[in-house]
Amino acid sequence: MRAISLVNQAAACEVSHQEEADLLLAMTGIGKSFPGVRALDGVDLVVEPGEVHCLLGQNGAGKSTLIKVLAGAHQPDEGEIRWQGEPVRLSSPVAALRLGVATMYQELDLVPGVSVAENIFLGHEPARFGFARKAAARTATAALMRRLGHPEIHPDREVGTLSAAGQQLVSMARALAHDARLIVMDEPTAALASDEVDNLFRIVAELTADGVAIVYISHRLEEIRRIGSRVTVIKDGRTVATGLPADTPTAELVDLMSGRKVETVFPHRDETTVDPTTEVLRVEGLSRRGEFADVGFTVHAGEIVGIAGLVGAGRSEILETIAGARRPDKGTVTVDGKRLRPGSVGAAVRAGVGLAPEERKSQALLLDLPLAHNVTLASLPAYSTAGYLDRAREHRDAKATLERLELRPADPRRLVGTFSGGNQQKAVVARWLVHGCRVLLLDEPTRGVDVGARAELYRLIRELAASGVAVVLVSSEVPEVLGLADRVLVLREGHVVADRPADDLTEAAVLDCVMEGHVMTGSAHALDPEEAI
Ligand SMILES: Nc1ncnc2c1ncn2[C@@H]1O[C@H](COP(=O)(O)OP(=O)(O)OP(=O)(O)O)[C@@H](O)[C@H]1O
Repeated sequence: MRAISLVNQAAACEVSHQEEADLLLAMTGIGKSFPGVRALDGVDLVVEPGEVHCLLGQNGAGKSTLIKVLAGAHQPDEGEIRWQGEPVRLSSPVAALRLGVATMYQELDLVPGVSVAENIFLGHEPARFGFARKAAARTATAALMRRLGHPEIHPDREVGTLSAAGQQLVSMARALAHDARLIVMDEPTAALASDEVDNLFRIVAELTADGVAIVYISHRLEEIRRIGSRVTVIKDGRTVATGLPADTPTAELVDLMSGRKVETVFPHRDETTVDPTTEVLRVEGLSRRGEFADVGFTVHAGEIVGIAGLVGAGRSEILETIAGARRPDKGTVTVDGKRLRPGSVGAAVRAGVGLAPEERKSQALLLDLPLAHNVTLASLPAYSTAGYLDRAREHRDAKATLERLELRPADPRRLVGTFSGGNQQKAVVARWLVHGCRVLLLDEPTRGVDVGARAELYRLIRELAASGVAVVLVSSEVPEVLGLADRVLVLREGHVVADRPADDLTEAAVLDCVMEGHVMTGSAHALDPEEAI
């Protein structure tokens, strides 16, 4: 393994010709600008065969832009790319794929409306694999799905009907079908349940054993520790450290990414913030056929209730029903003693219910509008006097919250669609932090958010609760639920199978309960806050 080199970009690139030939990929001094933004400002990345090379960086650091250059989707303004020692130009995604670089994007780039097999072989010549006909592509697809541990995914199935995990497998099958030597994975586990993550990591281990290299982007450090070989840290479009071991302490990584220290990840749970005499939200007997049944719980002022469970267990559907976006078959939602009209978003909003949804692009953000409008969208009446919007105040309030969340650049006039994925997520959450809700429903609020900003987001959520708001948090990350919530509900196949104080649960107990329905408690959850990001 190459010696660790920190910061010294020039030195990092001084590799001898022999070493260069051993490398799979060497990107040197890559620069890329968009109107008004220098997204990459001299990035270096060196990848060896058979390694899992992790890319770390704050939201907006340039990771996605870099991999789009590598995937042939963006042309760099400057810099050099060498593949097995030879200079190459990745002029298009097809050119990159032909060379052996396959990319699995955050927002998967499959073609909806066509079959799994067509997506895998679309636009590429099946004859390359010795198959001339569709039937052969189907047979090859079935074999790939068996190799990926999912023989039930039929080659003829319309790709849009698959779950996020299923679509990701198709994307992976496409990489394998083209004999990729390097597979780029951009936050591949963001939409996966824990058993699906295990399957992904099994496949990664098999691929790397065959000499395939993986460039892996994730904000979940525990994953990087589990499968990573080396780490490159990018900050403001530059490589600040490369060749770090995957077990580099969290504090050191956060320091490199953000230039500041993060002492504790989760704010201390101060029990005095929960007011047991003030019940804000009461959910009783809430049911929707095929989604969830007889769900009941209460949330007091100042309390954070976490909901854990597998993807598909009905968590998001429950939040949407509380927010009036879905009509329950049975059951009631009561806020501050007033029963809400079922299936009415207006009634829920008037009662002070805010929902920060999971799907930021389709459900939450207006991508063609400026950031400030998106952030203050739910609070427009508060910024209007006699029909006029007080833009100065709107900008000021939006900017203050965005700066706390380290949303970059914190320019309220920029269109939301031009921000990085993690920064868009922060904008969704910022909207509800600015709004001033009575009940805040957060669905996967930290998906794609970088480690440093997560700690700040947790503090903001805790502060909000301390001001008397009732918070419900849905998260696939059990450490997050245990670290932030006061009480935890575990949902399994649409039923609440446990409702316990977070301090009584361990991560293993929650996972066991999620998978098997067994309720186990532990004396105190023995989470190492260092690892629990
Ligand atoms: N098409 C575009 N037009 C304008 N600006 C862009 C475009 N794509 C990216 N940017 C900007 O380039 C910078 C780098 O963004 P990028 O998406 O590469 O960040 P990232 O490190 O992948 O972040 P995240 O962790 O949030 O996914 C950001 O400031 C972003 O707003």
